[in-house]
Amino acid sequence: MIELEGLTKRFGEKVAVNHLTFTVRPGVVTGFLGPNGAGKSTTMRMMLGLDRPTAGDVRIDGRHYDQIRHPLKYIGALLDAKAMHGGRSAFNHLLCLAQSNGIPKSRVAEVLDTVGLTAVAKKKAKGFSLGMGQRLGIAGALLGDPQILMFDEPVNGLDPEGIHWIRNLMKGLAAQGRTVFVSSHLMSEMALTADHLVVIGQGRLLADTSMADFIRQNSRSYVRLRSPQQERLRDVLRQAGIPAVEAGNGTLEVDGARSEQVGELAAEHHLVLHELSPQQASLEEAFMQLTAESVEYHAHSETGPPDTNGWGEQWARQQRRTKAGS
Ligand SMILES: Nc1ncnc2c1ncn2[C@@H]1O[C@H](COP(=O)(O)OP(=O)(O)OP(=O)(O)O)[C@@H](O)[C@H]1O
Repeated sequence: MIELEGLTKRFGEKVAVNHLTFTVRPGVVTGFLGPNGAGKSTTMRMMLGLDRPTAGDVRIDGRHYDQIRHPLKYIGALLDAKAMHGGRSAFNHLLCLAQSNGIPKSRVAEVLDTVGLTAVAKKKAKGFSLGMGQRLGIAGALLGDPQILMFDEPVNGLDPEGIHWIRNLMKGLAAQGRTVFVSSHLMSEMALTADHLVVIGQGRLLADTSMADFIRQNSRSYVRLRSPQQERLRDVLRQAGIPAVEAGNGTLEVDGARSEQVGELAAEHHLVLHELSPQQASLEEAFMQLTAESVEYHAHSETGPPDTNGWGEQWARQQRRTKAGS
């Protein structure tokens, strides 16, 4: 278990982490989300004793990181996959870590096998691809067989097979009763991996809740419709007090009505429907909704934030809906 109590970090005038209090529990994967510059890495660095808090406290199973004698046996972390001695082989890199943490040499071959790097164990890490570097970093985190694992952007640079692998690895570690804390910008991936979410914005806690509740509380559900008689359908809905918004590609979106109600209205007026589907917003949309106020780095463009992982498109859709609703 990782417990944060009023954790705060200032860099000069900048408050990077602002009075964060939450607990990361064992047995589930906890996702750590926030826009760029929200304070995720700084928080993780304080958890590992790499940055000293300005105020507040963080405890690993009840103890401060620097009170733990062989920390790799308690908490394994992947923070920056490039932070390793590139001149050493993968095997020797892990062996050095093992020796300084009282971990038997036999464990090195085991974790190399777990991450699929046995064949390149004798190769120098500086020749590794980004994905291989990530795998080696993950091997380092697993080396001490710790009960607590922390991964900062673990799927960076991994191909689809690698992403699938790390997803199953994290779920498997949590299923063994371990504490798994992971940050990622890939919302679709996080939605598949995490059971619980901690969301921060500008250093402050915005949400600490289950994945399902987060999406329910921070997004809209609506009904999507397609009809060859779109204009007529729109009129019928309007007369029934149900505003429908054009959403492009010949679709209409309806808020505040159940699909049964919309379908029955269409039938009463003999209107043909090609689609009638209830929609729940994705984690990405819920995240955008919650963090819209606290995004620190906006692109200066007419069309919204940069289109990283499709966020720009999501943003544009939200703007259309907001305008239609106002
Ligand atoms: N050593 C430092 N000195 C000064 N400011 C810092 C330092 N480290 C981080 N910051 C600032 O603190 C804030 C939080 O940064 P941090 O890297 O923790 O955010 P993040 O959520 O991990 O961002 P990203 O998603 O972009 O990696 C940012 O405004 C950053 O510029």
